[in-house]
Amino acid sequence: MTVEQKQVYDTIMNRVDDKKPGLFFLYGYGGTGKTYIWRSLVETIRSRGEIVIVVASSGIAALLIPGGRTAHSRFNIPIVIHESLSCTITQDSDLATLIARAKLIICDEATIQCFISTALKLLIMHSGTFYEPIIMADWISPLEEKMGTYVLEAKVISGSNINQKVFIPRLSLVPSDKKIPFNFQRRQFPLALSFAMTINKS
Ligand SMILES: Nc1ncnc2c1ncn2[C@@H]1O[C@H](COP(=O)(O)OP(=O)(O)OP(=O)(O)O)[C@@H](O)[C@H]1O
Repeated sequence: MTVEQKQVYDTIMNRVDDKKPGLFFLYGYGGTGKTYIWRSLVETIRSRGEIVIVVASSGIAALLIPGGRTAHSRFNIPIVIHESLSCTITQDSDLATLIARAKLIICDEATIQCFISTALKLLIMHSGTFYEPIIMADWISPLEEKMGTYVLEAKVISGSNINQKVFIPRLSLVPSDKKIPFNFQRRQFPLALSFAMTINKS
């Protein structure tokens, strides 16, 4: 490993060994060895007989790490996105147990959807039992600033308002999904998930 890779590896492994919660974002140019770090972490932790969950936002990216799955498949993330979106993981299911026992969750090539779905939903659903580190690699998101309970602080990353800070409050929203036979209201952030992909290969 390079000095930089070793530093990342040690930081994450120390957190795993200390049994403390943690959320790490790793980003870098294509081909700089991010997946190499994931593979090393996976080998180390699995060689101890412990659980690492590896997901990626696409099937191709998931194939690059042993045992990798798409985030949608692993965490039952619905394909059709609507306001009342939630992963269908019940608290006493095998999947919930697997997640709670995992020492580490790696999300490679993570998009904003991967971040929101994997980190927030799981942390909310399993708060109290789910304390192990989650890694998000190659995070692509306009939410670069702070995430509060009632307001998000974000920075615009493209267009005419680039670099401007914005505050997004929680609003009362009524789901428009026609499959729901009644109307109800939820206070939530008025955000739509979006996708972007950049390819920067040497
Ligand atoms: N420390 C290292 N020693 C030897 N080979 C390495 C090392 N780090 C990375 N590599 C090799 O460099 C190549 C690119 O690394 P890797 O796929 O991990 O990059 P990446 O940052 O994940 O790329 P991408 O952003 O495209 O997913 C791979 O063939 C990998 O095996």
